[in-house]
Amino acid sequence: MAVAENHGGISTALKLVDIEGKGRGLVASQPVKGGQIVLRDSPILTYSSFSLKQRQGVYSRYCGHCYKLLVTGNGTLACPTCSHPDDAIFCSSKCQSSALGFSHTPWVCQSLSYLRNCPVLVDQQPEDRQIQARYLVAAFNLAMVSPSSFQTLISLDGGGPQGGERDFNAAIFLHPIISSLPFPEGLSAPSLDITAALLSKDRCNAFGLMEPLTEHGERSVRAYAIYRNASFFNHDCLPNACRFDYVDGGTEGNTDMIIRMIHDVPEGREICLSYFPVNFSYPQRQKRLLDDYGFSYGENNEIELDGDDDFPHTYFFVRFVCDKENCGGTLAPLPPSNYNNTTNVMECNACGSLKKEEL
Ligand SMILES: C[S@@+](CC[C@H](N)C(=O)[O-])C[C@H]1O[C@@H](n2cnc3c(N)ncnc32)[C@H](O)[C@@H]1O
Repeated sequence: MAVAENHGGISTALKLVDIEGKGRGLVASQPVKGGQIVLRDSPILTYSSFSLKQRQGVYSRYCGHCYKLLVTGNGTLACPTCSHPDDAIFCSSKCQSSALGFSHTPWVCQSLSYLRNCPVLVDQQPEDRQIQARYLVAAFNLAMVSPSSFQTLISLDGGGPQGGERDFNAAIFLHPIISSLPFPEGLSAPSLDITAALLSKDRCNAFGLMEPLTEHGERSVRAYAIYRNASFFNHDCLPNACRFDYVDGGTEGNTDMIIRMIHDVPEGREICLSYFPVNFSYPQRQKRLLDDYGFSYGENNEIELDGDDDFPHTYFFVRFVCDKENCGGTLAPLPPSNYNNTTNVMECNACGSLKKEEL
């Protein structure tokens, strides 16, 4: 089945198929070139990575809607109801009005205030749990403002039983708090199972919208986003595509996920991303894949990695991993001007630097 027909318009270069041992996945429906953009996807849901506890003097530096860096004194606007400095300051009147009608509705505003006044959550729980509560508010708000997008969220893969158990335990804590939010009349509070399932969807499918890389190679997450189509990419430790995002760039669609090919791929080949930076060590990857996504790498994949010094991994590292100090981002060619030509300028998806490659 063509993804473009069934999942709201993505490149015809992709096809959604069932892949043994992996569930659904995306394969190339035609030969694709290194640098080619095979997907541009807008988020169905975004939420801030800030914990709910107000830290003295620490405010979000980002627009509460598009997550762009706020420029001080540049006409920022607040939510008329809560003006909360963590997630209710907007970079423009456009973001303010979009937020008030979608991501920061009066219900979200009220619910976040309620959660902030919930000491068992903000004083006794770690940041991660508070961010999960924030996500659940965003998810239940989605059910109200866009039932079809909420159905999409529910239909995403939630990974294996290992993470599921963790999510269920988190739901046992969060569910009573979430159930006491002021749900509008006629809308019942979610069940414990739905709450746990939503947490699984988040764990397996959320992408971090990243801060620029610091000089020490650190890159923190400023917000999380879940995408309708990008959620279908499976993981490979030697990916053939990678994500680019330009959160602080452009005006329209700055939270869109752009998936670009790292190298040429023939028709029918699965297109995979690495779910974490490609310079993670092999044991680190195995642990993350099992803990967070519920599968072991190698069982269903063509290439098995026995260590970090095997040939395919070394080749990938030399050719496609950014060698700028402390970076370790993935390099992909700039998009070709027409898809018959591959450019030999590689762009790093973490530090943004450009490097000319000998073809
Ligand atoms: C973001 S979803 C990817 C799409 C998913 N396969 C589906 O059916 O919707 C992540 C989940 O896909 C599965 N998955 C991804 N990569 C895999 C791989 N290399 N081997 C086995 N399962 C994989 C795991 O269940 C993982 O939790």
